Amino acid sequence: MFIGQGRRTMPEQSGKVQTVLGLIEPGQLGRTMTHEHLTMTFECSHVPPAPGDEGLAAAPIEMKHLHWLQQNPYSHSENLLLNQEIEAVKEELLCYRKAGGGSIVENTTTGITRNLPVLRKLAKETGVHIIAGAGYYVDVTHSDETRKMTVEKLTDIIVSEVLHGADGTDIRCGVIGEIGTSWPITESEKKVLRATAHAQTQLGCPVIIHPGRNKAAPGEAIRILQEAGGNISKTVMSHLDRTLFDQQELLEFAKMGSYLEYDLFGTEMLNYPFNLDVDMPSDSQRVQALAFLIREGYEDRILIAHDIHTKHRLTKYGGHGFSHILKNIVPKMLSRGHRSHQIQSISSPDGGSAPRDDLYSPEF
Ligand SMILES: CCC(=O)NCCS(=O)(=O)O
Repeated sequence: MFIGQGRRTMPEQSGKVQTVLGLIEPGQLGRTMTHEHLTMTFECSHVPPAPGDEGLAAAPIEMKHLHWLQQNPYSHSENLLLNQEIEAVKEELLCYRKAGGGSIVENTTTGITRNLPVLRKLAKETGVHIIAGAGYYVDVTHSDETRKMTVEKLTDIIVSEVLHGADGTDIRCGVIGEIGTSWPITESEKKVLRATAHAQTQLGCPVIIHPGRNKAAPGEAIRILQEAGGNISKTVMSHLDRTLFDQQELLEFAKMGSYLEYDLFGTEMLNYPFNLDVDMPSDSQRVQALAFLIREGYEDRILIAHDIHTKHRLTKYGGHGFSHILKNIVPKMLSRGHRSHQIQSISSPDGGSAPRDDLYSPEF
């Protein structure tokens, strides 16, 4: 989360974390979820309900429908409107703090209804440090205006979102991402990736990538960033838990040097609606994947989060909420032989200098 020493950063930003309320020291972060959403819309990923399920897809969210909703979260239009749940999210953030959480990286970018004033209000009212994301989500959400922009124009906008504020506000983003890519990566997304790399060079800040839903997608996105001069050691590849399953392919990707993010903790569904060839892993399988990467020496390159982006994952709707990792996954990791120093070393995307004790404190 650190802003590095870039050509365009101001001296006071260098080495600091830029939250929606201003700059903080890295040591103030506390335990950090590096990939969450607090307010957003996800209509761009609506999946038509299966024949016969149209009634369920249009029904109000009720206890008796929760199992269907958990298995078909993208087929229920209202479920895609997390932006309607500000009060519920505020309650969740207060619980997250009680559970030992300190900070959240809010990955909502242009295209999925970023709302910086709401993020600032939530940070003020809950005491959770919130770091907002700059840049653009996937191609289907790009406006005609965005599509026509040059790489230079896109770069200027991303840089300005970090240096001066975004969406007509003075609220500054602190990371670039999540930058959306589809599979295959579209021309407009390639321009945004190149602009991301150029902006990162100017600012020295971390980048977070949403890969397309194909095993070749993470590597291809990293290659484009690399060719445009991006700093891969300060780049996070998200959603690996639905993208890379083969251990050898995972290791090949890990060698490219990005952070490796397992950020769908709490998602337990049979089918991955966007790619029916995928068997979605359980949380236990995610913990096993982390154990594999730790054995292979990548413990300081792993990040974990829940990527909450729909209503049904909030506790208000019977979901696991933002505290699931702290309350359930960390104890599970310990019970499966992960050492507390390894859990502590699941670090922030800071280029390796974060005080890790502050992320996962010694009592674990
Ligand atoms: C905006 C949230 C997001 O992109 N989450 C990832 C969903 S999925 O692509 O892994 O299905």
